[in-house]
Amino acid sequence: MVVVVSVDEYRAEIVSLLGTAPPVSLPLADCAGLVLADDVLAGVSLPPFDNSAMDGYAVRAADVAGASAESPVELPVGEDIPAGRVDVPELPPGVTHRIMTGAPMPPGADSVVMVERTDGGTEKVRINEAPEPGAHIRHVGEDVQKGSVALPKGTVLGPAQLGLAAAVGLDRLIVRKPLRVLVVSTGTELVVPPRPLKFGQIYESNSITLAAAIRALGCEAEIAMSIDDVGMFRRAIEPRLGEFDLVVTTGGVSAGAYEVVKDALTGMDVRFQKVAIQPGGPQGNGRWNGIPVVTLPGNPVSVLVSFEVFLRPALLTALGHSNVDRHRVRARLTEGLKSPAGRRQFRRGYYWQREGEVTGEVGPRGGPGSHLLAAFTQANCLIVLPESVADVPQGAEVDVLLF
Ligand SMILES: Nc1nc2c(c(=O)[nH]1)N[C@H]1C(S)=C(S)[C@@H](COP(=O)(O)OP(=O)(O)OC[C@H]3O[C@@H](n4cnc5c(N)ncnc54)[C@H](O)[C@@H]3O)O[C@H]1N2
Ligand code: MOO
Repeated sequence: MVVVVSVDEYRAEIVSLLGTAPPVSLPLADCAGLVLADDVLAGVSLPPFDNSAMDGYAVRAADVAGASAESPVELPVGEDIPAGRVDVPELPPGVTHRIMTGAPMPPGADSVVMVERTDGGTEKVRINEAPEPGAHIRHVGEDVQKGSVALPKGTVLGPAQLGLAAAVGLDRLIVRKPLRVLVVSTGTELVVPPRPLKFGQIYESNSITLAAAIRALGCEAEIAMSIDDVGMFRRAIEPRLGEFDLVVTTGGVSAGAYEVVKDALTGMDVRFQKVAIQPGGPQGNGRWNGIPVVTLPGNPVSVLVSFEVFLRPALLTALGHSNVDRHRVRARLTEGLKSPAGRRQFRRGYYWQREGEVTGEVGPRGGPGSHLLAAFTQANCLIVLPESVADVPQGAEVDVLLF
């Protein structure tokens, strides 16, 4: 008798199979989307020195205390301090230095007057406004203190985080290593575009789908193909196993006479089982010569749903993410749906929220068939119909996983 494993149990199995990737040092440019495996300590303060927030004039506020448009105060301009000047001269009393945004404040100065509040003079300058003491100064360490944790371990590296790493002086980061994944499409009927199709053949699409989904998480994906021949499948993949952290196959796992993946891997450390999910029921996973392997069913929508439900959370966990789930919301069904009792059905849907309403609405895109790839392209979510229901009426509230 075939044992049917629940969606949650099977997901936990795949998460545990992939484990956690080891730490690796990568150049900043290769870290986008990855997760810090260690705290990042600031090697410098930010700002590293007191500097001007405006183009203008560095002054002692007391020297221009009475300045106004009606009675400007005139001061001699001592020095010019552009950004990047490293030998910053002191500001004597009764003098101003012209200063640019980002330039170091001269010792003695306590405020900056914007150039717009002056006549812009270069020898002497007329100042039309009395600055608040401290005006337009950005203070050392205001943003980050030298030696403090600028980015904690577990941070997901987006544009702001990568920018901060560079700003505190780093060119590399210790991140969870992106997995190298081999995607293997199996099927004698498959033809790679744009070669012409004969009757009975179809264009291969699963590898494109999976490689895109895997790369979008920050992992590396390579593609291989095999016809439904056990010997050829083994010869194509086995010698390359050492190059990868994970092999994902599609097709050849159900109940037919030519199930290449099942036939090639049965007897190894790989288990084939039925999961209480629709689509994506026939699944397998384990290790092939020690390398984790996940075998997905061949139907294109089964591939995408299996990726969403099992592989995506497992890959994100391996990469060190703590938030591995899609955002889940409640929505009212715009039409009734049927679902196989005892299995969790994931239907492709389109979710939207009317202005001012708390609960959104969701309508299916396409039927339950796992070959309906075009309908998937119109979806922005998966509708989750639990194992306990067979009929969900129009207007019922359901869980929706937003892409
Ligand atoms: N007697 C039974 N038959 C089937 C069962 C079952 O339980 N008993 N399960 C069905 C379900 S559910 C699924 S899902 C499929 C899974 O079958 P396989 O994993 O063996 O996949 P294939 O038969 O190789 O392919 C299924 C389908 O997908 C097309 N395909 C495969 N690979 C690709 C690709 N790379 N690009 C595009 N399309 C692909 C293939 O041509 C088939 O049409 O089994 C059911 N049958
Ligand atoms: O599970 Mo199959 O994936 O329903 O089409």
